[in-house]
Amino acid sequence: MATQLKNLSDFSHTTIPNGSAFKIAIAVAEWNAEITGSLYNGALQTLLNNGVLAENIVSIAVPGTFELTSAADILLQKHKDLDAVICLGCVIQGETRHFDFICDAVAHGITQVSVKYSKPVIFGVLTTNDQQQAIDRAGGKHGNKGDEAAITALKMAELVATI
Ligand SMILES: Nc1c(NC[C@H](O)[C@H](O)[C@H](O)CO)[nH]c(=O)[nH]c1=O
Ligand SMILES: CC(=O)[C@@H](O)COP(=O)(O)O
Repeated sequence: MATQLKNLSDFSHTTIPNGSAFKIAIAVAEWNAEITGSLYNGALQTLLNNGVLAENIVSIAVPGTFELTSAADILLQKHKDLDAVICLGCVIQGETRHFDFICDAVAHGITQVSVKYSKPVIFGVLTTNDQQQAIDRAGGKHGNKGDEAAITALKMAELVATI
């Protein structure tokens, strides 16, 4: 379903797991900081609102979305008790194919890290054609992908804990 047909922050219709037992990391890219800052705030507040303790949230910032893969690997290597890692970034199409390489690299990269550690690594990266599409998905008319990423992390953490 396209984002235009759903609100990224609308999860009232589903059961959101209580996160009081979980330890979750958030890695956020500094590129497009006004956007990624909104994604981070959305993810952080959603985790707190659903029971995750502040002391159980590990946050790190990296220069860009491309570095999110290594951030996730480092976090899971150093913190063996993490239940999930949320990766937040915003990649906006420029004049060249750099956009394609970054988006492909981080999508494949964090997937490989998730499999390597058997831990959920959540793709909270906006990959937009322009700034307005990013604004719309970082607390604008289409909600906040940071909220969506946090809910996904909670659901996956519970899945791993209960299967
Ligand atoms: N253009 C964007 C970038 N570019 C930087 C890369 O992510 C990376 O930091 C650099 O290639 C050095 O390894 N990053 C974003 O997050 N968003 C962009 O729009
Ligand atoms: C996604 C990018 O790296 C991009 O914003 C850089 O812009 P350009 O492709 O015009 O160099």
